[in-house]
Amino acid sequence: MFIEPVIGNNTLKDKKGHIEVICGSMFSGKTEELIRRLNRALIAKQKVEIFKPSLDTRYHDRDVVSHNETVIRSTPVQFADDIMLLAGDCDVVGIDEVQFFDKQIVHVANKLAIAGKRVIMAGLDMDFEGKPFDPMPQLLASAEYVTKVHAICMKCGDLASYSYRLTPAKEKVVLGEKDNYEARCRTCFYETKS
Ligand SMILES: Nc1ncnc2c1ncn2[C@@H]1O[C@H](COP(=O)(O)OP(=O)(O)O)[C@@H](O)[C@H]1O
Ligand SMILES: Cc1cn([C@H]2C[C@H](O)[C@@H](COP(=O)(O)O)O2)c(=O)[nH]c1=O
Ligand SMILES: [Zn+2]
Repeated sequence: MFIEPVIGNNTLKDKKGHIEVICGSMFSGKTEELIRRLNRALIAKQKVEIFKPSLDTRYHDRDVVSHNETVIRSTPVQFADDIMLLAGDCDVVGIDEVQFFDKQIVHVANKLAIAGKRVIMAGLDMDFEGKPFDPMPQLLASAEYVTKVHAICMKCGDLASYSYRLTPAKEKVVLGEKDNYEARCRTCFYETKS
């Protein structure tokens, strides 16, 4: 379990920012964990702004929604730089589906952290081919705190770190959920792939 390094008003006076990244496969609980951390910041009466890429209209065009239907209100934005403009004087910035942002997101996350904000991002570390999902490697390298969460393999019940695409589509970005993807462990992912 991740223990928040900064919570409560005392530490806010310091205005020392940092970056947290929550990564893993689809269905691993990234969004649930993001929502959990953001809700705790809200309970601590911190100012929280939440963003997601506007292309992610899968469950809701505005809110961040987990596969388990936990929900938190967010602002959909097209470009990473939009976050910089909209974050204002908040204490905490939450970003879901961060793998869909342009590479400027790395600069934006760092600038927000340097400005004293706690930046919490959730995203896929690998695509459907098991390749790193840019810009996640760069964000992981910049983060002070990295949490990798795991789903359950739909083939064998082991821990899963891969997102297996069930359709023949070859484009990198194909939105979907259980209709298009299932979580798999390394063995089951490569067994069917080759
Ligand atoms: N194969 C799976 N392994 C684990 N959880 C799953 C799986 N399939 C569906 N779920 C559901 O997905 C929820 C996690 O959803 P979510 O936080 O949206 O994941 P992510 O953002 O990583 O895709 C779990 O609490 C569980 O209810
Ligand atoms: C592996 C992979 C996934 N996607 C899409 C599918 C979903 O819409 C999101 C991931 O959502 P989750 O909250 O992590 O379940 O990404 C994609 O476009 N390309 C891929 O390779
Ligand atoms: Zn497996």
